[in-house]
Amino acid sequence: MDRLIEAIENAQNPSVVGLDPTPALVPPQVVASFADEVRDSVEDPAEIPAAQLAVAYFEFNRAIIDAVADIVPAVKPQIAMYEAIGPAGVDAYTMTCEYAQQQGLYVLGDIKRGDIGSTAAAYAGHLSGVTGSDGEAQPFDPWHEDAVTVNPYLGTDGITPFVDAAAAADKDIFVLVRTSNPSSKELQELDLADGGKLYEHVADLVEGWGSATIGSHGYSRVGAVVGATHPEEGAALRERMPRTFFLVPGYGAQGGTAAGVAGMFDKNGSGAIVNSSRGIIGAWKKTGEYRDDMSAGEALDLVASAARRAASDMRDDLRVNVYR
Ligand SMILES: O=C(O)c1cc(=O)[nH]c(=O)n1[C@@H]1O[C@H](COP(=O)(O)O)[C@@H](O)[C@H]1O
Repeated sequence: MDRLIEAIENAQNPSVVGLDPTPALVPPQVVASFADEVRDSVEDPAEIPAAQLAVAYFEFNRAIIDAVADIVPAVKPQIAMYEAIGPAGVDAYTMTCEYAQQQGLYVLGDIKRGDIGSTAAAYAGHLSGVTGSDGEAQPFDPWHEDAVTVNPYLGTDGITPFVDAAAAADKDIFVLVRTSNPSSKELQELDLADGGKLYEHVADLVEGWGSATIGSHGYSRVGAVVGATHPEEGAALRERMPRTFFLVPGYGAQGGTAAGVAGMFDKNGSGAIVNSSRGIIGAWKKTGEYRDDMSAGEALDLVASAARRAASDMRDDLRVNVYR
């Protein structure tokens, strides 16, 4: 986690931009502008719409990355949005991760994987690719992610392969603990026989899973996902998990606020990074400046300038509330 913590300190900004493109979030003229390029390169005409959207997603992301790379320390591409359009989308995801790393950004791959140990070891290829059998594996990095999110529902033997891969590749993982969605309480708030809640039990497991990987800033490679929509629980988890860094999604579009997440930071103003996806990549839609007759270039410029404004507003909002 040291690389992320140092990137946050350099930017003086504990926020991460979520790159979660959807067809509704990309200006239509930007998608349309790639029609000729794609038509010439795709054999099966049925694949043209997805291929065109995939190219548009990458150019949309590139414009946003270029506009915020000097403001934010990290980006969080959500693989679901890319998988939704098939293999071309996954290529756009990987190209986005690689481009963001080339711009010096920490890439948090939001893939939320979880499985039995043998399969988890394959999924951990997201952190360090696996080629050949034991001993012959040549490290390679096909996904260009610095961290991935994982689902702990299968318990320790489903997580250990991710921790091992993260340690081997100087990367990190973030484990779902108290998620931002409304239905999370159906499971996470269940009362346990010992008087605690299920998410607190998961929190204790996460703190333990990271205990052998504490870095120079006092946090382990095993982070936790704690929703901005749960301010009180988040503040209590901050105390309960002194060696666990938090990824805090739910700011902005889901109603989370800077004041609400302040308690998720430690006394030095570290310990967490706050995500906003739609609030930043969709900011252009709220400017009132978009016009259907804009060129693709003008529309992308608006996407970029609005994202930059939203990212700097979020940085200032967090600085006022967190860096007390
Ligand atoms: O793992 C995550 O990042 C995550 C966990 C969680 O509890 N809630 C949550 O919203 N997320 C992700 O954070 C992003 C939130 O997007 P916005 O609501 O648009 O800011 C999405 O990519 C979600 O998948």
